[in-house]
Amino acid sequence: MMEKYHETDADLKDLSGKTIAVIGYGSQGRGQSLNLKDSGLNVIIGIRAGKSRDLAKKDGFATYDVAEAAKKADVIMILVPDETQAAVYKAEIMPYLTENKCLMFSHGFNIHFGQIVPPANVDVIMVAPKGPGHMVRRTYEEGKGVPALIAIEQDHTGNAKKFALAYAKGIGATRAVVLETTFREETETDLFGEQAVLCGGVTSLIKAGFDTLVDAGYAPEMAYLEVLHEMKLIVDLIYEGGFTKMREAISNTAQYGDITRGPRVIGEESYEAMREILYEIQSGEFAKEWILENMVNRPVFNALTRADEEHLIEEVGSELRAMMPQFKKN
Ligand SMILES: NC(=O)C1=CN([C@@H]2O[C@H](COP(=O)(O)OP(=O)(O)OC[C@H]3O[C@@H](n4cnc5c(N)ncnc54)[C@H](OP(=O)(O)O)[C@@H]3O)[C@@H](O)[C@H]2O)C=CC1
Ligand SMILES: CC[C@](O)(C(C)=O)C(=O)O
Repeated sequence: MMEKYHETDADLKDLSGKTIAVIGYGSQGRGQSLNLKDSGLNVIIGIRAGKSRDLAKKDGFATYDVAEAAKKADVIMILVPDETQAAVYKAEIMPYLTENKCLMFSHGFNIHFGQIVPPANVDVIMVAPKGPGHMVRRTYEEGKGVPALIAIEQDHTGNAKKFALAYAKGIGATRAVVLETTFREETETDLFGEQAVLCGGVTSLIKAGFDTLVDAGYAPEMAYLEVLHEMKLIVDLIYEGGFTKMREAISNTAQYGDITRGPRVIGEESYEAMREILYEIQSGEFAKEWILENMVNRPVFNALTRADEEHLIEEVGSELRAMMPQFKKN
């Protein structure tokens, strides 16, 4: 069984008196920084000039160029996008990564696939929230937390685990649960989840359902409400209480269709596709493809993103959401 940690296993004092530089102020950077600050820790932001820096300033943080922040800090959490981390690290962090500093990540991609190779005389740690940055912030404000993974790649000071747990507590994760894993396990499972199930799997399932109904002559609005809008309501029930709670809430007719027809949609062919996707991750093939894609300005990323933005489901969805008060922006 995995090691699991909760509030009483972590002590914020292990990071008090230390300067934590959060590098990047996007989804995770903003969520984590605000939580750490509200937990009483000393946070500065390393960020290039632009929208993110303006927002960090507006949120009350001291902001610096990345190199200056890295120089000032005892703990450096890298939260720029995975594909830019290696360049930012080499030019602006590595020169200031002196003995006993602590280098942190929220995803293991660059360490596991060898794009960043830190010196041996620093700690290298991961604290990876299992949820988007705005939820890291929102749940913290509600007095709860998003679960997180911790992993220790290098423990030069002998205190790496205490730092990881204190950081996890600072962002609110110990209010939920913190699991200890490795950089490899986090990287491979995270990539698999987002490709095959959470992001790639779900959007492909929704598109397939929508296209099937529309191609058969049903109104796109009907198809949208059926396969996308209701998706969240069903997933919320599964999230709260597993398949059992969801099945208690739906009709017997729906449950019979679920258990007899669902497995026909995700049959042996889909399991085979999932095994292939996992192998591409484990073998480094996906990492290589993504690194090279970025070197040539993302032609595939841009073309496929544009095609999905132009899909009918997006047009119908924005029209219907605009009519529903729960989607109105404040
Ligand atoms: N998104 C998520 O919820 C999750 C992300 N993670 C991990 O967290 C890390 C950060 O991802 P995410 O929060 O999505 O990133 P975002 O894309 O949301 O934010 C990136 C931030 O980095 C800044 N930035 C980009 N390039 C540079 C640069 N060259 N120098 C300085 N700052 C730069 C951006 O600023 P600007 O506005 O100037 O572009 C922005 O503030 C990744 O390792 C990711 O895998 C882990 C779990 C979930
Ligand atoms: C599911 C996507 C994710 O892995 C996440 C929010 O945890 C990501 O990297 O953004």
